[in-house]
Amino acid sequence: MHSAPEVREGATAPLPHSKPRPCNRLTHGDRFGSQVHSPPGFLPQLRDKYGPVFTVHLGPRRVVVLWGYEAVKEALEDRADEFSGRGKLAAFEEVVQGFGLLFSSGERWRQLRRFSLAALQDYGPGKRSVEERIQEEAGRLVEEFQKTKGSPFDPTFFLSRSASSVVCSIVFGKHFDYADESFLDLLAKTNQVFVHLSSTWGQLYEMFSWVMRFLPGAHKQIVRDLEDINSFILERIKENQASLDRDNPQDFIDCFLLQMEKEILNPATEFHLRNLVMTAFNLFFVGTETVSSTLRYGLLILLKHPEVEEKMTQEIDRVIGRSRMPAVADRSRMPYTDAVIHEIQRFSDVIPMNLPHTLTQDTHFRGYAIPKGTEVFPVLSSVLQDPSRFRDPESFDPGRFLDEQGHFKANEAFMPFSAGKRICVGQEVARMELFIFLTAVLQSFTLKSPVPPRDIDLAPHGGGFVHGPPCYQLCAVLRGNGSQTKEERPKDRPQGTAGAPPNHTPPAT
Ligand code: HEM
Repeated sequence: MHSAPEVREGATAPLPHSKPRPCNRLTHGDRFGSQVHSPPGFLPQLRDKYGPVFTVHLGPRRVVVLWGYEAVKEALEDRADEFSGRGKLAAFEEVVQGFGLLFSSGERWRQLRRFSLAALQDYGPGKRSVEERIQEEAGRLVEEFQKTKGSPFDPTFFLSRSASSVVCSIVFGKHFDYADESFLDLLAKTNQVFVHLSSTWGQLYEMFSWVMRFLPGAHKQIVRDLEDINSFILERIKENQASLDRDNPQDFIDCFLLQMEKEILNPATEFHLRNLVMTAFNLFFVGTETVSSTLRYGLLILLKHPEVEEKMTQEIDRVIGRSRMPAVADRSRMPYTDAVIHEIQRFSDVIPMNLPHTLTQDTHFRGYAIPKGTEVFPVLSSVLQDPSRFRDPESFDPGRFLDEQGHFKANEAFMPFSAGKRICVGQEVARMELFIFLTAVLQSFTLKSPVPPRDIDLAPHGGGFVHGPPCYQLCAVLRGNGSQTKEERPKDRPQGTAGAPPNHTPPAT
Protein backbone atom coordinates (compact mmCIF):
# COMPACT_ATOMS: atom_id res chain seq x y z
CA MET A 1 0.00 0.00 0.00
CA HIS A 2 1.17 3.53 -0.69
CA SER A 3 -0.11 6.93 0.38
CA ALA A 4 -2.32 9.07 -1.85
CA PRO A 5 -0.23 10.73 -4.55
CA GLU A 6 1.33 13.96 -3.40
CA VAL A 7 1.07 17.09 -5.48
CA ARG A 8 4.70 18.06 -5.68
CA GLU A 9 4.75 21.12 -7.88
CA GLY A 10 3.03 24.14 -6.31
CA ALA A 11 2.84 22.19 -3.07
CA THR A 12 1.26 25.16 -1.36
CA ALA A 13 -1.58 25.79 -3.70
CA PRO A 14 -3.33 29.12 -3.15
CA LEU A 15 -7.08 29.28 -3.41
CA PRO A 16 -8.29 31.54 -6.21
CA HIS A 17 -8.16 35.23 -5.65
CA SER A 18 -11.47 36.76 -4.80
CA LYS A 19 -12.67 40.04 -3.50
CA PRO A 20 -16.12 41.23 -2.53
CA ARG A 21 -17.93 42.63 -5.54
CA PRO A 22 -19.50 46.05 -5.22
CA CYS A 23 -22.89 44.52 -5.93
CA ASN A 24 -22.43 42.10 -3.03
CA ARG A 25 -23.56 44.98 -0.91
CA LEU A 26 -27.23 44.52 -0.56
CA THR A 27 -29.80 47.22 -0.37
CA HIS A 28 -31.50 48.26 2.86
CA GLY A 29 -28.85 50.19 4.69
CA ASP A 30 -25.95 48.51 2.95
CA ARG A 31 -25.72 46.09 5.84
CA PHE A 32 -25.34 42.86 3.97
CA GLY A 33 -23.02 41.29 1.47
CA SER A 34 -23.02 37.94 -0.23
CA GLN A 35 -20.12 35.88 -1.41
CA VAL A 36 -19.67 33.10 -3.82
CA HIS A 37 -17.00 30.75 -5.14
CA SER A 38 -15.99 27.84 -7.29
CA PRO A 39 -13.60 25.01 -6.54
CA PRO A 40 -10.07 26.18 -7.21
CA GLY A 41 -9.37 26.03 -10.94
CA PHE A 42 -6.27 23.88 -10.48
CA LEU A 43 -8.23 20.92 -9.05
CA PRO A 44 -9.56 19.59 -12.39
CA GLN A 45 -6.01 19.70 -13.74
CA LEU A 46 -4.78 17.69 -10.78
CA ARG A 47 -7.60 15.18 -11.29
CA ASP A 48 -6.52 14.81 -14.94
CA LYS A 49 -2.94 14.21 -13.84
CA TYR A 50 -3.44 12.06 -10.72
CA GLY A 51 -6.92 10.57 -11.01
CA PRO A 52 -9.97 11.04 -8.73
CA VAL A 53 -8.03 10.78 -5.41
CA PHE A 54 -5.13 13.14 -4.80
CA THR A 55 -3.47 15.22 -2.13
CA VAL A 56 -3.01 18.97 -2.02
CA HIS A 57 -1.29 21.14 0.53
CA LEU A 58 -3.16 24.22 1.67
CA GLY A 59 -0.29 25.82 3.51
CA PRO A 60 0.74 23.21 6.06
CA ARG A 61 -2.65 21.48 5.78
CA ARG A 62 -2.52 18.21 3.89
CA VAL A 63 -5.87 17.53 2.29
CA VAL A 64 -7.06 14.56 0.28
CA VAL A 65 -9.42 15.55 -2.52
CA LEU A 66 -12.07 13.18 -3.88
CA TRP A 67 -13.18 14.04 -7.38
CA GLY A 68 -16.17 12.78 -9.39
CA TYR A 69 -19.28 10.76 -8.58
CA GLU A 70 -17.65 7.35 -8.24
CA ALA A 71 -14.97 8.37 -5.73
CA VAL A 72 -17.27 10.62 -3.68
CA LYS A 73 -20.05 8.02 -3.55
CA GLU A 74 -17.65 5.23 -2.63
CA ALA A 75 -16.24 7.29 0.25
CA LEU A 76 -19.40 8.92 1.61
CA GLU A 77 -21.92 6.13 1.02
CA ASP A 78 -20.09 2.80 0.77
CA ARG A 79 -17.46 3.71 3.41
CA ALA A 80 -19.71 6.04 5.36
CA ASP A 81 -18.35 5.42 8.88
CA GLU A 82 -14.72 5.90 7.95
CA PHE A 83 -15.37 9.20 6.18
CA SER A 84 -17.83 10.64 8.71
CA GLY A 85 -15.44 12.75 10.81
CA ARG A 86 -15.59 16.52 10.47
CA GLY A 87 -12.65 18.69 9.42
CA LYS A 88 -12.02 22.14 10.78
CA LEU A 89 -12.60 25.67 9.61
CA ALA A 90 -9.72 27.58 11.15
CA ALA A 91 -11.72 30.82 11.28
CA PHE A 92 -14.36 29.18 13.50
CA GLU A 93 -12.13 27.20 15.77
CA GLU A 94 -11.54 29.81 18.44
CA VAL A 95 -15.28 30.19 19.05
CA VAL A 96 -16.60 26.74 18.16
CA GLN A 97 -13.96 24.50 19.79
CA GLY A 98 -15.57 21.32 18.54
CA PHE A 99 -18.99 21.97 20.10
CA GLY A 100 -22.30 21.81 18.25
CA LEU A 101 -23.48 19.51 15.48
CA LEU A 102 -21.63 20.97 12.50
CA PHE A 103 -18.06 20.83 13.79
CA SER A 104 -18.17 17.83 16.11
CA SER A 105 -17.25 14.24 15.45
CA GLY A 106 -17.63 10.91 17.28
CA GLU A 107 -20.12 10.36 20.07
CA ARG A 108 -20.95 14.06 20.51
CA TRP A 109 -21.84 14.38 16.85
CA ARG A 110 -23.87 11.14 16.86
CA GLN A 111 -26.03 12.29 19.77
CA LEU A 112 -26.54 15.81 18.44
CA ARG A 113 -27.28 14.57 14.95
CA ARG A 114 -29.88 12.01 16.08
CA PHE A 115 -31.56 14.60 18.23
CA SER A 116 -31.49 17.35 15.58
CA LEU A 117 -32.93 15.14 12.86
CA ALA A 118 -35.85 14.19 15.10
CA ALA A 119 -36.40 17.72 16.36
CA LEU A 120 -36.42 19.20 12.84
CA GLN A 121 -39.03 16.72 11.67
CA ASP A 122 -41.39 16.10 14.50
CA TYR A 123 -43.07 18.81 16.46
CA GLY A 124 -45.82 16.43 17.47
CA PRO A 125 -49.59 16.64 17.00
CA GLY A 126 -51.15 20.04 17.42
CA LYS A 127 -47.87 21.91 16.79
CA ARG A 128 -47.21 24.14 13.84
CA SER A 129 -45.36 22.03 11.31
CA VAL A 130 -42.22 23.13 9.50
CA GLU A 131 -44.32 23.27 6.34
CA GLU A 132 -46.76 25.72 7.91
CA ARG A 133 -43.90 27.92 9.08
CA ILE A 134 -42.51 27.99 5.53
CA GLN A 135 -45.94 28.77 4.08
CA GLU A 136 -46.24 31.73 6.43
CA GLU A 137 -42.89 33.07 5.30
CA ALA A 138 -43.78 32.49 1.65
CA GLY A 139 -46.88 34.63 2.21
CA ARG A 140 -44.70 37.39 3.64
CA LEU A 141 -42.25 37.12 0.74
CA VAL A 142 -45.08 37.51 -1.77
CA GLU A 143 -46.31 40.52 0.19
CA GLU A 144 -42.83 42.11 0.10
CA PHE A 145 -42.45 41.44 -3.64
CA GLN A 146 -45.85 42.99 -4.17
CA LYS A 147 -44.68 46.22 -2.54
CA THR A 148 -42.08 46.68 -5.29
CA LYS A 149 -44.99 47.27 -7.71
CA GLY A 150 -43.18 45.74 -10.66
CA SER A 151 -40.12 48.02 -10.38
CA PRO A 152 -36.62 46.51 -10.64
CA PHE A 153 -35.09 45.38 -7.35
CA ASP A 154 -32.28 43.20 -6.04
CA PRO A 155 -34.01 40.17 -4.43
CA THR A 156 -31.06 39.25 -2.21
CA PHE A 157 -32.22 40.98 0.94
CA PHE A 158 -35.80 39.66 0.59
CA LEU A 159 -34.66 36.08 0.11
CA SER A 160 -32.11 36.18 2.94
CA ARG A 161 -34.78 37.47 5.30
CA SER A 162 -37.25 34.78 4.25
CA ALA A 163 -34.76 31.92 4.55
CA SER A 164 -33.46 33.10 7.90
CA SER A 165 -36.98 33.70 9.20
CA VAL A 166 -37.82 30.06 8.51
CA VAL A 167 -34.81 28.92 10.53
CA CYS A 168 -35.63 31.43 13.30
CA SER A 169 -39.15 30.08 13.45
CA ILE A 170 -37.89 26.50 13.71
CA VAL A 171 -35.05 27.19 16.13
CA PHE A 172 -36.35 30.09 18.26
CA GLY A 173 -40.06 29.56 17.66
CA LYS A 174 -40.29 33.20 16.81
CA HIS A 175 -40.92 35.36 13.80
CA PHE A 176 -38.85 38.52 13.94
CA ASP A 177 -40.37 41.59 12.45
CA TYR A 178 -38.49 42.38 9.23
CA ALA A 179 -37.58 45.77 10.72
CA ASP A 180 -36.42 44.32 14.05
CA GLU A 181 -32.95 45.74 14.67
CA SER A 182 -31.63 42.67 16.48
CA PHE A 183 -32.81 40.39 13.67
CA LEU A 184 -31.24 42.61 11.01
CA ASP A 185 -28.06 42.74 13.01
CA LEU A 186 -28.00 38.94 13.26
CA LEU A 187 -28.47 38.66 9.50
CA ALA A 188 -25.83 41.27 8.79
CA LYS A 189 -23.28 39.57 11.03
CA THR A 190 -23.99 36.13 9.59
CA ASN A 191 -23.53 37.53 6.13
CA GLN A 192 -20.41 39.37 7.17
CA VAL A 193 -18.88 36.13 8.41
CA PHE A 194 -19.54 34.55 5.00
CA VAL A 195 -17.96 37.56 3.30
CA HIS A 196 -14.84 37.32 5.47
CA LEU A 197 -14.58 33.55 5.08
CA SER A 198 -14.77 34.00 1.34
CA SER A 199 -12.29 36.83 1.08
CA THR A 200 -8.67 36.28 0.12
CA TRP A 201 -7.83 37.01 3.71
CA GLY A 202 -10.22 34.35 4.98
CA GLN A 203 -8.82 31.79 2.58
CA LEU A 204 -5.24 32.62 3.57
CA TYR A 205 -6.32 32.28 7.18
CA GLU A 206 -7.53 28.74 6.48
CA MET A 207 -4.01 27.93 5.27
CA PHE A 208 -1.87 29.89 7.71
CA SER A 209 -4.01 30.25 10.83
CA TRP A 210 -1.14 28.90 12.96
CA VAL A 211 0.75 32.15 12.40
CA MET A 212 -2.01 34.58 11.33
CA ARG A 213 -4.00 34.11 14.52
CA PHE A 214 -1.33 36.17 16.29
CA LEU A 215 -1.69 39.06 13.83
CA PRO A 216 -4.44 41.67 13.55
CA GLY A 217 -6.84 41.29 10.62
CA ALA A 218 -10.29 40.29 9.38
CA HIS A 219 -10.24 37.00 11.30
CA LYS A 220 -10.50 39.00 14.54
CA GLN A 221 -13.73 40.49 13.18
CA ILE A 222 -15.04 36.98 12.40
CA VAL A 223 -14.45 36.00 16.02
CA ARG A 224 -16.23 39.16 17.25
CA ASP A 225 -19.17 38.56 14.89
CA LEU A 226 -19.45 34.92 15.90
CA GLU A 227 -19.41 35.89 19.57
CA ASP A 228 -22.15 38.47 18.96
CA ILE A 229 -24.25 35.89 17.12
CA ASN A 230 -23.80 33.48 20.01
CA SER A 231 -24.78 36.16 22.54
CA PHE A 232 -27.95 36.77 20.53
CA ILE A 233 -28.72 33.04 20.60
CA LEU A 234 -28.01 32.87 24.33
CA GLU A 235 -30.55 35.65 24.93
CA ARG A 236 -33.18 33.74 22.94
CA ILE A 237 -32.38 30.60 24.96
CA LYS A 238 -32.98 32.51 28.19
CA GLU A 239 -36.34 33.72 26.83
CA ASN A 240 -37.26 30.14 25.94
CA GLN A 241 -36.18 28.93 29.37
CA ALA A 242 -38.41 31.50 31.03
CA SER A 243 -41.47 30.51 29.00
CA LEU A 244 -40.82 26.77 28.58
CA ASP A 245 -44.01 24.71 28.49
CA ARG A 246 -42.79 21.20 29.30
CA ASP A 247 -45.86 19.52 27.82
CA ASN A 248 -45.81 21.58 24.69
CA PRO A 249 -42.33 22.34 23.31
CA GLN A 250 -42.66 24.78 20.45
CA ASP A 251 -39.28 24.82 18.77
CA PHE A 252 -35.81 23.34 18.56
CA ILE A 253 -34.53 25.17 21.64
CA ASP A 254 -37.48 24.01 23.76
CA CYS A 255 -36.85 20.40 22.70
CA PHE A 256 -33.14 20.71 23.53
CA LEU A 257 -33.86 22.29 26.93
CA LEU A 258 -36.16 19.38 27.79
CA GLN A 259 -33.46 16.91 26.77
CA MET A 260 -31.00 18.79 28.99
CA GLU A 261 -33.40 18.38 31.92
CA LYS A 262 -33.79 14.65 31.21
CA GLU A 263 -30.04 14.12 31.21
CA ILE A 264 -29.14 16.45 34.04
CA LEU A 265 -27.75 13.63 36.18
CA ASN A 266 -25.67 12.15 33.38
CA PRO A 267 -22.11 13.51 33.75
CA ALA A 268 -21.26 12.46 30.17
CA THR A 269 -24.27 14.13 28.60
CA GLU A 270 -23.83 16.09 25.36
CA PHE A 271 -27.04 18.00 26.09
CA HIS A 272 -25.66 21.11 27.74
CA LEU A 273 -25.77 24.82 27.07
CA ARG A 274 -22.60 25.01 25.01
CA ASN A 275 -23.80 22.38 22.53
CA LEU A 276 -27.23 24.03 22.42
CA VAL A 277 -25.82 27.47 21.55
CA MET A 278 -23.49 26.05 18.91
CA THR A 279 -26.09 23.76 17.33
CA ALA A 280 -28.66 26.57 17.16
CA PHE A 281 -25.96 28.72 15.58
CA ASN A 282 -25.11 25.94 13.07
CA LEU A 283 -28.73 25.60 11.97
CA PHE A 284 -29.12 29.33 11.56
CA PHE A 285 -25.77 29.82 9.86
CA VAL A 286 -25.97 26.96 7.35
CA GLY A 287 -29.73 27.15 6.83
CA THR A 288 -29.86 30.81 5.87
CA GLU A 289 -27.21 31.39 3.22
CA THR A 290 -27.60 28.05 1.41
CA VAL A 291 -31.33 28.39 0.83
CA SER A 292 -31.25 32.09 -0.01
CA SER A 293 -28.37 31.63 -2.49
CA THR A 294 -30.22 28.78 -4.20
CA LEU A 295 -33.39 30.84 -4.45
CA ARG A 296 -31.45 33.83 -5.75
CA TYR A 297 -29.78 31.65 -8.35
CA GLY A 298 -33.11 30.03 -9.22
CA LEU A 299 -34.85 33.32 -9.91
CA LEU A 300 -31.96 34.48 -12.11
CA ILE A 301 -32.09 31.23 -14.08
CA LEU A 302 -35.83 31.72 -14.61
CA LEU A 303 -35.17 35.26 -15.87
CA LYS A 304 -32.69 33.80 -18.34
CA HIS A 305 -35.12 31.04 -19.39
CA PRO A 306 -38.63 32.56 -19.54
CA GLU A 307 -39.87 29.46 -21.37
CA VAL A 308 -39.05 27.38 -18.27
CA GLU A 309 -40.85 29.87 -16.04
CA GLU A 310 -43.88 29.72 -18.30
CA LYS A 311 -44.09 25.91 -18.17
CA MET A 312 -43.72 25.99 -14.40
CA THR A 313 -46.46 28.59 -14.13
CA GLN A 314 -48.78 26.47 -16.27
CA GLU A 315 -48.17 23.47 -14.03
CA ILE A 316 -48.75 25.57 -10.90
CA ASP A 317 -52.04 26.87 -12.30
CA ARG A 318 -53.11 23.36 -13.28
CA VAL A 319 -52.22 21.55 -10.05
CA ILE A 320 -52.40 24.17 -7.31
CA GLY A 321 -54.48 26.88 -8.89
CA ARG A 322 -54.35 30.37 -7.49
CA SER A 323 -56.68 30.15 -4.56
CA ARG A 324 -54.47 28.48 -1.99
CA MET A 325 -50.87 28.35 -0.82
CA PRO A 326 -48.62 25.68 -2.40
CA ALA A 327 -47.96 22.68 -0.17
CA VAL A 328 -45.36 19.94 -0.21
CA ALA A 329 -48.04 17.37 -1.09
CA ASP A 330 -48.37 19.11 -4.47
CA ARG A 331 -44.80 18.34 -5.46
CA SER A 332 -45.41 14.73 -6.45
CA ARG A 333 -48.03 15.91 -8.94
CA MET A 334 -45.71 18.54 -10.43
CA PRO A 335 -42.88 16.67 -12.17
CA TYR A 336 -41.81 19.59 -14.32
CA THR A 337 -41.48 21.99 -11.36
CA ASP A 338 -39.70 19.27 -9.39
CA ALA A 339 -37.27 18.75 -12.27
CA VAL A 340 -36.61 22.50 -12.58
CA ILE A 341 -35.86 22.81 -8.87
CA HIS A 342 -33.50 19.81 -9.01
CA GLU A 343 -31.74 21.35 -12.00
CA ILE A 344 -31.52 24.73 -10.23
CA GLN A 345 -29.82 22.99 -7.32
CA ARG A 346 -27.50 21.00 -9.57
CA PHE A 347 -26.60 24.02 -11.66
CA SER A 348 -26.20 26.50 -8.80
CA ASP A 349 -24.03 24.05 -6.84
CA VAL A 350 -24.16 26.22 -3.71
CA ILE A 351 -21.56 24.39 -1.59
CA PRO A 352 -19.09 23.48 -4.32
CA MET A 353 -16.25 22.21 -2.15
CA ASN A 354 -18.53 20.55 0.43
CA LEU A 355 -17.53 20.88 4.09
CA PRO A 356 -14.29 19.21 5.13
CA HIS A 357 -14.50 15.64 6.42
CA THR A 358 -11.85 13.68 8.32
CA LEU A 359 -11.13 9.98 8.49
CA THR A 360 -12.27 8.35 11.70
CA GLN A 361 -9.75 5.49 11.36
CA ASP A 362 -6.73 4.42 9.27
CA THR A 363 -8.21 3.59 5.89
CA HIS A 364 -7.30 1.86 2.66
CA PHE A 365 -9.09 3.62 -0.15
CA ARG A 366 -8.64 2.91 -3.83
CA GLY A 367 -5.16 1.50 -3.27
CA TYR A 368 -3.97 4.22 -0.93
CA ALA A 369 -3.33 4.04 2.78
CA ILE A 370 -4.72 7.19 4.38
CA PRO A 371 -4.15 7.73 8.11
CA LYS A 372 -6.88 8.44 10.66
CA GLY A 373 -7.50 12.18 11.06
CA THR A 374 -6.56 13.08 7.46
CA GLU A 375 -8.72 15.88 6.13
CA VAL A 376 -10.81 14.96 3.09
CA PHE A 377 -12.72 17.20 0.65
CA PRO A 378 -15.38 15.20 -1.25
CA VAL A 379 -15.91 17.91 -3.90
CA LEU A 380 -19.62 18.30 -4.66
CA SER A 381 -19.04 20.34 -7.81
CA SER A 382 -17.21 17.43 -9.32
CA VAL A 383 -20.27 15.24 -8.73
CA LEU A 384 -22.95 17.71 -9.83
CA GLN A 385 -20.99 18.41 -13.00
CA ASP A 386 -19.69 14.92 -13.61
CA PRO A 387 -20.08 14.43 -17.40
CA SER A 388 -20.45 10.66 -16.93
CA ARG A 389 -23.65 11.30 -14.92
CA PHE A 390 -24.98 14.52 -16.44
CA ARG A 391 -24.70 14.99 -20.18
CA ASP A 392 -23.50 18.47 -21.11
CA PRO A 393 -23.29 19.39 -17.41
CA GLU A 394 -22.61 23.06 -17.98
CA SER A 395 -25.98 23.72 -19.57
CA PHE A 396 -29.21 24.28 -17.66
CA ASP A 397 -31.60 21.52 -18.68
CA PRO A 398 -34.51 20.45 -16.45
CA GLY A 399 -35.23 17.70 -19.01
CA ARG A 400 -32.40 15.64 -17.51
CA PHE A 401 -34.66 15.01 -14.51
CA LEU A 402 -37.62 13.85 -16.64
CA ASP A 403 -38.28 10.59 -18.44
CA GLU A 404 -39.90 10.30 -21.86
CA GLN A 405 -43.39 10.35 -20.38
CA GLY A 406 -42.61 13.54 -18.48
CA HIS A 407 -42.37 11.78 -15.11
CA PHE A 408 -39.74 12.90 -12.63
CA LYS A 409 -36.54 10.89 -13.03
CA ALA A 410 -34.06 10.77 -10.13
CA ASN A 411 -30.30 10.78 -10.68
CA GLU A 412 -28.07 9.21 -8.03
CA ALA A 413 -25.38 11.84 -8.64
CA PHE A 414 -27.74 14.61 -7.53
CA MET A 415 -25.85 15.43 -4.32
CA PRO A 416 -26.15 19.14 -3.49
CA PHE A 417 -26.76 18.10 0.12
CA SER A 418 -23.75 15.75 0.04
CA ALA A 419 -24.29 12.08 0.95
CA GLY A 420 -23.76 9.45 3.61
CA LYS A 421 -23.69 9.97 7.34
CA ARG A 422 -22.99 13.72 7.23
CA ILE A 423 -25.60 14.48 4.59
CA CYS A 424 -27.25 17.84 5.28
CA VAL A 425 -29.47 17.53 8.32
CA GLY A 426 -31.76 20.26 6.97
CA GLN A 427 -32.27 18.83 3.51
CA GLU A 428 -35.98 18.15 3.94
CA VAL A 429 -36.54 21.64 5.30
CA ALA A 430 -34.50 23.11 2.44
CA ARG A 431 -36.40 21.14 -0.21
CA MET A 432 -39.72 22.29 1.23
CA GLU A 433 -38.50 25.89 1.24
CA LEU A 434 -37.30 25.80 -2.36
CA PHE A 435 -40.58 24.29 -3.56
CA ILE A 436 -42.93 26.49 -1.55
CA PHE A 437 -41.06 29.77 -2.04
CA LEU A 438 -40.55 29.35 -5.79
CA THR A 439 -44.08 28.16 -6.52
CA ALA A 440 -45.63 30.85 -4.30
CA VAL A 441 -43.68 33.54 -6.17
CA LEU A 442 -44.64 32.20 -9.60
CA GLN A 443 -48.23 31.71 -8.52
CA SER A 444 -48.41 35.47 -7.99
CA PHE A 445 -45.89 37.06 -10.32
CA THR A 446 -44.36 36.95 -13.76
CA LEU A 447 -40.66 37.59 -13.46
CA LYS A 448 -39.13 40.10 -15.85
CA SER A 449 -35.54 41.04 -16.32
CA PRO A 450 -34.59 44.70 -16.86
CA VAL A 451 -31.96 43.39 -19.32
CA PRO A 452 -32.65 41.05 -22.25
CA PRO A 453 -32.43 37.37 -21.17
CA ARG A 454 -29.63 36.69 -23.65
CA ASP A 455 -27.45 39.24 -21.78
CA ILE A 456 -27.94 37.56 -18.40
CA ASP A 457 -24.74 36.03 -17.14
CA LEU A 458 -25.27 32.87 -15.08
CA ALA A 459 -21.61 32.33 -14.24
CA PRO A 460 -20.91 32.46 -10.51
CA HIS A 461 -18.70 35.24 -9.27
CA GLY A 462 -16.16 35.55 -6.49
CA GLY A 463 -14.91 32.96 -4.05
CA GLY A 464 -15.90 31.43 -0.70
CA PHE A 465 -17.89 28.58 0.77
CA VAL A 466 -21.25 29.35 -0.72
CA HIS A 467 -21.83 29.69 -4.43
CA GLY A 468 -24.10 32.51 -5.53
CA PRO A 469 -25.14 34.13 -8.77
CA PRO A 470 -23.84 37.44 -10.02
CA CYS A 471 -25.69 40.46 -8.68
CA TYR A 472 -28.88 41.24 -10.60
CA GLN A 473 -32.23 42.97 -10.50
CA LEU A 474 -35.65 41.62 -11.36
CA CYS A 475 -39.18 42.94 -11.77
CA ALA A 476 -41.97 40.94 -10.13
CA VAL A 477 -45.06 41.81 -12.18
CA LEU A 478 -48.35 40.77 -10.62
CA ARG A 479 -50.01 38.18 -12.80
CA GLY A 480 -53.17 39.58 -14.24
CA ASN A 481 -56.31 37.62 -13.55
CA GLY A 482 -59.41 39.74 -13.81
CA SER A 483 -61.62 36.79 -13.00
CA GLN A 484 -60.02 36.16 -9.63
CA THR A 485 -62.27 37.22 -6.79
CA LYS A 486 -61.20 37.97 -3.26
CA GLU A 487 -62.53 34.57 -2.16
CA GLU A 488 -60.34 32.81 -4.73
CA ARG A 489 -57.06 34.22 -3.40
CA PRO A 490 -54.63 31.75 -1.83
CA LYS A 491 -55.75 31.34 1.70
CA ASP A 492 -56.94 27.76 1.97
CA ARG A 493 -54.65 25.01 3.11
CA PRO A 494 -54.12 22.15 0.68
CA GLN A 495 -56.21 19.04 1.06
CA GLY A 496 -55.03 16.81 3.86
CA THR A 497 -53.82 19.62 6.12
CA ALA A 498 -55.82 21.76 8.46
CA GLY A 499 -56.24 25.51 8.77
CA ALA A 500 -55.00 28.37 6.61
CA PRO A 501 -51.52 29.80 7.03
CA PRO A 502 -51.94 33.13 8.75
CA ASN A 503 -50.73 36.32 7.10
CA HIS A 504 -50.90 34.77 3.69
CA THR A 505 -51.02 37.30 0.94
CA PRO A 506 -53.15 37.06 -2.14
CA PRO A 507 -51.13 36.34 -5.25
CA ALA A 508 -52.94 38.59 -7.64
CA THR A 509 -55.94 40.76 -8.00
C1 HEM B 1 -30.27 24.43 -0.42
C2 HEM B 1 -30.01 24.36 0.87
C3 HEM B 1 -28.91 23.56 1.51
C4 HEM B 1 -27.83 22.94 0.97
C5 HEM B 1 -27.42 22.89 -0.49
C6 HEM B 1 -27.11 22.33 2.06
C7 HEM B 1 -25.95 21.59 1.90
C8 HEM B 1 -25.23 21.05 2.95
C9 HEM B 1 -23.99 20.37 2.80
C10 HEM B 1 -23.26 20.14 1.48
C11 HEM B 1 -23.58 19.97 4.03
C12 HEM B 1 -22.29 19.24 4.37
C13 HEM B 1 -22.48 17.75 4.26
C14 HEM B 1 -21.20 17.00 4.49
O1 HEM B 1 -20.45 17.33 5.41
O2 HEM B 1 -20.93 16.02 3.76
C15 HEM B 1 -24.59 20.40 4.97
C16 HEM B 1 -24.55 20.15 6.32
C17 HEM B 1 -25.45 20.68 7.21
N1 HEM B 1 -26.58 21.39 6.92
FE1 HEM B 1 -27.23 21.89 5.07
N2 HEM B 1 -27.76 22.59 3.24
C18 HEM B 1 -28.87 23.33 2.94
C19 HEM B 1 -29.82 23.76 3.85
C20 HEM B 1 -29.79 23.56 5.20
C21 HEM B 1 -30.80 23.99 6.13
C22 HEM B 1 -32.10 24.71 5.76
C23 HEM B 1 -30.37 23.64 7.38
C24 HEM B 1 -31.05 23.83 8.72
C25 HEM B 1 -32.33 23.96 8.92
C26 HEM B 1 -29.09 22.98 7.23
C27 HEM B 1 -28.33 22.49 8.26
C28 HEM B 1 -27.16 21.76 8.10
C29 HEM B 1 -26.38 21.25 9.22
C30 HEM B 1 -26.67 21.45 10.69
C31 HEM B 1 -25.31 20.54 8.65
C32 HEM B 1 -24.23 19.77 9.39
C33 HEM B 1 -24.61 18.28 9.45
C34 HEM B 1 -23.54 17.42 10.10
O3 HEM B 1 -22.40 17.86 10.21
O4 HEM B 1 -23.86 16.27 10.46
N3 HEM B 1 -28.78 22.94 5.89
N4 HEM B 1 -25.59 21.06 4.27
